[in-house]
Amino acid sequence: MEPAEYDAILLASFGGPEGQDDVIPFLRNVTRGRGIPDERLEEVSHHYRAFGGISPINAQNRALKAAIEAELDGRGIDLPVYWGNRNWDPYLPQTLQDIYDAGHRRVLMITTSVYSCYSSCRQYREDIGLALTETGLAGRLHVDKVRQYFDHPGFVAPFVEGTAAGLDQVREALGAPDGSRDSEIRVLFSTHSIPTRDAEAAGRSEGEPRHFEGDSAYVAQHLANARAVMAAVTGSAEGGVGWDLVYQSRSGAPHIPWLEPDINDHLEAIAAGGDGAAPVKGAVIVPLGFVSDHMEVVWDLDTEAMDKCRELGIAAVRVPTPGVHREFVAGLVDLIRERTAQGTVTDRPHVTELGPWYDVCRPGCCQNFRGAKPVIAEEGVGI
Ligand SMILES: CC1=C(CCC(=O)O)c2cc3nc(cc4[nH]c(cc5[nH]c(cc1n2)c(C)c5CCC(=O)O)c(CCC(=O)O)c4C)C(CCC(=O)O)=C3C
Ligand SMILES: [Fe+2]
Repeated sequence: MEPAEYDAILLASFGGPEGQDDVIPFLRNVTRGRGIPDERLEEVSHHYRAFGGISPINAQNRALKAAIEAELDGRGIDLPVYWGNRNWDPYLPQTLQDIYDAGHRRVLMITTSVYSCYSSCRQYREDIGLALTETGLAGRLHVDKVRQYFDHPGFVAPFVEGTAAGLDQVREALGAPDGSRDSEIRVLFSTHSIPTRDAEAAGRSEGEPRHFEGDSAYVAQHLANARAVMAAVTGSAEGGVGWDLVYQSRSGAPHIPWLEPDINDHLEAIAAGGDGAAPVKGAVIVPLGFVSDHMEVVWDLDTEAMDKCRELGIAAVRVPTPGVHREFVAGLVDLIRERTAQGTVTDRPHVTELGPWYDVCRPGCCQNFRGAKPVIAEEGVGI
């Protein structure tokens, strides 16, 4: 897309509860429109309850917003940054109203989700579409978004650094700092499971029969990134240390297929060995699907998967997420610079052959079959 003038940046995220009383209302927001009873929500609330009802995600987004502001300031770029969430205060409609009331008219959105799928791409674009309609700002406030940035070097570099350090730690724990037990170590790249039907619709364009590895752009993007990380860490994507892409945080009805293998099932399988493979004694868990240490990371990985590793006698390390890593924050500002008319960044860096991903989604991208909603940043139908 041609560079344009923007007068505000919107950091858009998931949102999370900030106390026990927020937990059920938050879960109602996340699952709205699907008629899930409160008793069922109470069942999925236990990980929030265990953390005092407080998700770490909001504090992380406040820190990320401050870091982006400092980076913009340091580069002499005069653009205000606003923050809004899909599922908790500050809600996107209020943030858009605040942006408009401050006199801004053209907004560039960055989301805290980097791959292509309904939850990470289209749902954000629909929620902006709905917010613009609900506030009466449609046609008065224009919102674009930066490309899905899964393979931007600023997102990948922190994982390379963390995976290299994690591998050293696990080698040390196995008493083999020289790599002599590498055949017993596995790197597990973990991301959010999604329904296979959503996975197949991810990143596709209507009428475009493009084949993606694993039948899904979501899967293909993760595999490509995992290979890039392994190549940077070990010098070869298929070298001495084995790796797998695994999935976590599945929910939904059991009869609906979601992406597999689940990380905990997979840990059991590799601990047992077989098929000529040595039983795995060390694991480096890389949260490749996530930008910060929110609940899916601190509960599903640091609590559940780590417990599973202990039970199986696997020495494991969980690699940090990008968070406010210097290169990540600089990368986000580079992504802004790709799109602004005042821009100085003219290349569009990407570490996989799938990228750079589209600035404007193609028609029907990341559909989830729940009916048409107003949507932004899509060819032909944007509002
Ligand atoms: C792909 C993906 C990401 C990664 C991209 C991104 O980062 O956006 C992600 C992130 C997150 N998911 C989060 C929380 C939840 N996700 C849920 C439910 C779901 N996620 C899904 C997918 C994803 N989710 C799906 C297909 C569902 C089921 C259908 C539905 O309900 O849409 C539910 C409902 C209860 C349950 O079903 O478990 C909750 C509470 C939080 C906040 C964490 C915190 O509070 O710190 C974050 C960052
Ligand atoms: Fe989720």
